[in-house]
Amino acid sequence: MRIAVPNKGRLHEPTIDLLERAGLHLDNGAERKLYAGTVDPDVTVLFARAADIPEYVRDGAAEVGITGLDQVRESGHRLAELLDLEYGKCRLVLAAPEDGDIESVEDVSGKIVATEFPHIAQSYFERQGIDAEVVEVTGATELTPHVEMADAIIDITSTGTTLRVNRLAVVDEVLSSSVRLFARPEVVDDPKVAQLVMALESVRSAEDKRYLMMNAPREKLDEVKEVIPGLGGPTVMDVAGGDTVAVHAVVNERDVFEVVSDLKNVGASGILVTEIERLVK
Ligand SMILES: Nc1ncnc2c1ncn2[C@@H]1O[C@H](COP(=O)(O)OP(=O)(O)OP(=O)(O)O)[C@@H](O)[C@H]1O
Ligand SMILES: O=P(O)(O)OC[C@H]1O[C@H](OP(=O)(O)OP(=O)(O)O)[C@H](O)[C@@H]1O
Ligand SMILES: [Mg+2]
Repeated sequence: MRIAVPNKGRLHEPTIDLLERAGLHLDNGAERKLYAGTVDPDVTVLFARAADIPEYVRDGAAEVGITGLDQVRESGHRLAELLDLEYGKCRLVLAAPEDGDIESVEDVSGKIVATEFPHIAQSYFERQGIDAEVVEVTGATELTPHVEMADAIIDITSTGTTLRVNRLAVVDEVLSSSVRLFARPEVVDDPKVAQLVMALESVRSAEDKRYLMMNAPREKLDEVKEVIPGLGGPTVMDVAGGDTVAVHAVVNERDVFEVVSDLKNVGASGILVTEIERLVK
């Protein structure tokens, strides 16, 4: 199985990091090269531009790909979405000069809109019944309304800084995007693909969980169990030759702050909180 992943840009590192945490260690790290082997002899990683990844998958150069939903939509290819990996979160928006006369999508009729996403833009205007002229650019889209190349743009925003700096205001949201794992429809039932989905999912599932370990007096066990809002009951182990038990549990990271002091109050001691690398449900 070949996995196409971004070779540079803001999605490169988090994607490599995710594969590593899933246990698919790349050989020779992830230097700028075309492909890398992994600990699994049947899994190879291909490096490609984020925008080209849907094409690689459609053409069969890779079975699965990891890139932004915006790129998959722009490609127009019908690919199966397997997982929302929830990073690279951004919005594709219609934006226009703050002090101009474009305040709604209707105001764009008869106007020029510059974008790196011409297909998404075309179908957005068709859906809205708006007759706008879409002009494709390959970067610095935010500049175009200020040099009379365009009246408005459709571009990516996340913090909003770039729009603000260029005195542009959001008129409408076109697409909400994040990084997805997707595949050619023919390979979705492949066992290797299922193995990858499970591995990536297990990393995501573990991220907001923590593993708690503690000792507790045996007679306090019921109170300890009540305090732990675990995923199922905690694991309880005898500590040799005493009235103490060891208790292990998985809890939501958001609950740790409160749970630890509650545990202490009901008599637990030696409480350890650790991160979990992967959690297979
Ligand atoms: N500001 C942002 N916040 C969050 N995600 C973003 C942001 N900008 C882009 N992305 C996501 O990352 C993807 C790749 O963008 P990036 O800027 O890394 O590459 P690029 O500019 O297309 O790369 P290249 O340099 O190869 O042209 C986008 O398609 C989008 O899904
Ligand atoms: O809302 P913001 O947080 O300001 O992010 C939006 C900017 O991020 C992306 O550019 P990027 O930084 O990837 O630079 P690039 O043009 O080199 O791709 C995108 O093209 C916007 O310009
Ligand atoms: Mg970019």
